[in-house]
Amino acid sequence: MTHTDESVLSAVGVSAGYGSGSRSRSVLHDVNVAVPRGGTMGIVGESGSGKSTLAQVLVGRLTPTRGVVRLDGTDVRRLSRRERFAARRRIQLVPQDPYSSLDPRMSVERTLAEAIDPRGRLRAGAHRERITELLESVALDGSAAKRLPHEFSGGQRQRIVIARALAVRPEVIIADEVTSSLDTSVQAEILELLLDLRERLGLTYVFITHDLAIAQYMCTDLSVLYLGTVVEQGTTDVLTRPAHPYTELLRDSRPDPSGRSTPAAAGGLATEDAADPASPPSGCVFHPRCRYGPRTHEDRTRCAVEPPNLADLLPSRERRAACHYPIKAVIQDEEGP
Ligand SMILES: Nc1ncnc2c1ncn2[C@@H]1O[C@H](COP(=O)(O)OP(=O)(O)OP(=O)(O)O)[C@@H](O)[C@H]1O
Repeated sequence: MTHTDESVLSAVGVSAGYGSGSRSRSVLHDVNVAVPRGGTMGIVGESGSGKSTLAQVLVGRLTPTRGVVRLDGTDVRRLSRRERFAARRRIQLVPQDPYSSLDPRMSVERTLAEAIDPRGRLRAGAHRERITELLESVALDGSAAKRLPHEFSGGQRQRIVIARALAVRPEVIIADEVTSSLDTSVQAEILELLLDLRERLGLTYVFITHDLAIAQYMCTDLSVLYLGTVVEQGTTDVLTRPAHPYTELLRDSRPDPSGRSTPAAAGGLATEDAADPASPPSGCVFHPRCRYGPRTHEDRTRCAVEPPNLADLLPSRERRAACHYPIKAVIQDEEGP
């Protein structure tokens, strides 16, 4: 996962934010994420940690203030305008809200025709076959083509949004909280559809979610984001055996079966506890909420002063954590008795 030459898409040392001059807000700080071809890179973290901002950077809608986005190893800034246009089509975003992302006045047929042929070069009706194929690929029947978005349920609308993303035959789909506005049973259907499409079309996904159970089910790899900083990265094993105290906190704060969030051992997971990514704490961004650093280690000031690098923890298993004192169990397991 960390080898950029195997990655279809990567962010290398990316910082990004909003606004300009004195009003600028820096949200992402030196983010490194490499999306493995054919895999699913999950981006998890609390609300406001910068997940959607990272999606905007990866899809090319937000320009990093530092660092680069690479597509097949090439810095996208080095592409010509024409190449950049082609590159954009290779990466498609499926946003969270299927209600607001479809034009209410446009039939499904027109929505898909515009995606297939944005410059309207081909005659009307030329895309009929492709539209039927796209609707079939998301398990909607051909009669959907003439209808307007309001005639569909939330799950069906999300299928239309997915079909629109597929219209340009992308290689990478960035799915940003795609099921969070849907009922649980409909969520499961959409997740199955995405998994099926990944297999059938050989897609690569970036899958953004705050739901760890969904992340574990969907993803091959994970990056844990906290206040705009990647604090841990690896396979989905990250969630079962966290090395970073924040990942552990996330794991321990999973909702119970009734859907309520259980209070975490340290600090809770209430979003109001979290600081602003635009003004993160000094040193390790997580140190004010960390259950280990201040209590366990003599050298308490280190966590408050020195920012930890996202360093390889287990080279053979490609686990990285940005922590001066990563949870030892992970390292000991790897080293054996
Ligand atoms: N268009 C914008 N202009 C200014 N600030 C923004 C904009 N979009 C997001 N932000 C800010 O950037 C920070 C990160 O937001 P972002 O939406 O990327 O986080 P997130 O992890 O996706 O959160 P959520 O799960 O709630 O969507 C927040 O402080 C947010 O207020």
